[in-house]
Amino acid sequence: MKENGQKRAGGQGGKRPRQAARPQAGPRRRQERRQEGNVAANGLPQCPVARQCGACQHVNQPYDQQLAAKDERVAQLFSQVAGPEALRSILGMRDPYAYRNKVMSPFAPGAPRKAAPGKRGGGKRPSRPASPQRDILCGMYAAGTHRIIDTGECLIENAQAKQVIRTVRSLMLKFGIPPYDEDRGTGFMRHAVVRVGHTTGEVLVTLVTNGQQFPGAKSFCRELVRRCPFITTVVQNINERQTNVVLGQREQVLYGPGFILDKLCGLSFRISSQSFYQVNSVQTEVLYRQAIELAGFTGAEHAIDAYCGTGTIGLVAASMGAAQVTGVDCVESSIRDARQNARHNGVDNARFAVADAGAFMRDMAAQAAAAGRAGTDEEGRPLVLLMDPPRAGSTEEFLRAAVQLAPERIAYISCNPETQVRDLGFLKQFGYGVRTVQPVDMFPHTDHIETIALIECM
Ligand SMILES: C[S@@+](CC[C@H](N)C(=O)[O-])C[C@H]1O[C@@H](n2cnc3c(N)ncnc32)[C@H](O)[C@@H]1O
Repeated sequence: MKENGQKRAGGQGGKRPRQAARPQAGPRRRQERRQEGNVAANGLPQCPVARQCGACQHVNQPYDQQLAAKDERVAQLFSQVAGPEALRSILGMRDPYAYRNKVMSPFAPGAPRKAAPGKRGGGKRPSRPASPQRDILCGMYAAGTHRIIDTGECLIENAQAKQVIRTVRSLMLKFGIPPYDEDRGTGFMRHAVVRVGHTTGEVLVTLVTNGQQFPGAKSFCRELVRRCPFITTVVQNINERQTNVVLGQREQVLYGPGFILDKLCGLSFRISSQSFYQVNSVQTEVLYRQAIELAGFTGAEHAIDAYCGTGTIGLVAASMGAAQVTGVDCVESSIRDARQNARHNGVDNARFAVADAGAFMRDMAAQAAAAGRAGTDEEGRPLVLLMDPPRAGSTEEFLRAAVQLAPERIAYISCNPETQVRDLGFLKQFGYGVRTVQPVDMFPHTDHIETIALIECM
């Protein structure tokens, strides 16, 4: 049994005891939720805005039922490419609440504000900026819309991060900073994005603004940190485009070092505002350990970490038995972070490249073919492919090159089992069969399923 209860009694692949995966929030947390008034008669925390928000489709359903439904869905989807003996039961969380380490909120003009009594005309000039005429909305977009609903009591978001969002809103009112109006392209504060280092407690706040000039930025930050002393760094990100993309390209650090650190599987990772970092840290550790275990490193292999982001899986593999790691991702800042992460952790057997993963694999395959080798690198080390593509899955170019490179094993991590099954079907035509499918619940209360498939040449 794992520390946080993800692995169930009875081992992998066995029938899951119904009770084992129930949320086991401690008595103090249950008490807090009761005080928040969010607990139903059956003892389950209830989300007051579940219907309007739509992000957590199953939040008011018992967690063990959610897990059972995900197992069924995986069995259905993978029946096309894997036998039932390959399927393991999903690894759930012991406490499936407040798991999101990244919390984001847009700001928008709300209803007109009533003037406070005694503050109407004629008095002394205010010593600070006039309060905005309208209220400020923050929270989450209702599913499929740009209507903001107040998700102050969200059950899956980190509570400190939520507190920061609300503090930014109240400071905007205090400092007279207008929220962005997306219809008109006017106003200043567009979003706040808060990231929390799960193990370090470090907190990065990114304030996304419509313009660079941030009058009173120093006082704003000072007051923000005074009210939320756990904040370790604040960054201003400038986004002047009329777009749904949250972050712009330019940034300046307003407070602290401009990044936070977090620990995963014994290594330390640097997270900046633009880096991809999994949002559920507890389950990321479970996911990575499972993927590395399935990949079966013995100390001799060369791991290709395709779609590597900031190099997290590859660096963990390097510290857990891979002799050499080559990571590739198309985002330059992610690769910068990956190299920095390797240095910072003293890992010297990993190198990283900025490239399209398909093109990179095609070049690798061409070099291997020219040298007349398959399944090994230039030093004769067996190849193992770790791949973790975005929701759209991989590409035919990538998969064809993977087949040509002929790795011993492929550990394919996916946040979208539908595209994963499509890709596995493609690999099957070339003799690669699915040995094991391990689902991990990275997003409790939602429809999302994360799966690791171990694929081998049969
Ligand atoms: C699901 S994330 C996985 C990141 C990383 N493995 C992790 O666990 O943090 C997918 C990654 O694929 C990268 N990506 C998307 N399309 C790509 C492409 N065509 N070539 C290379 N990388 C790509 C994204 O930048 C992102 O970092």
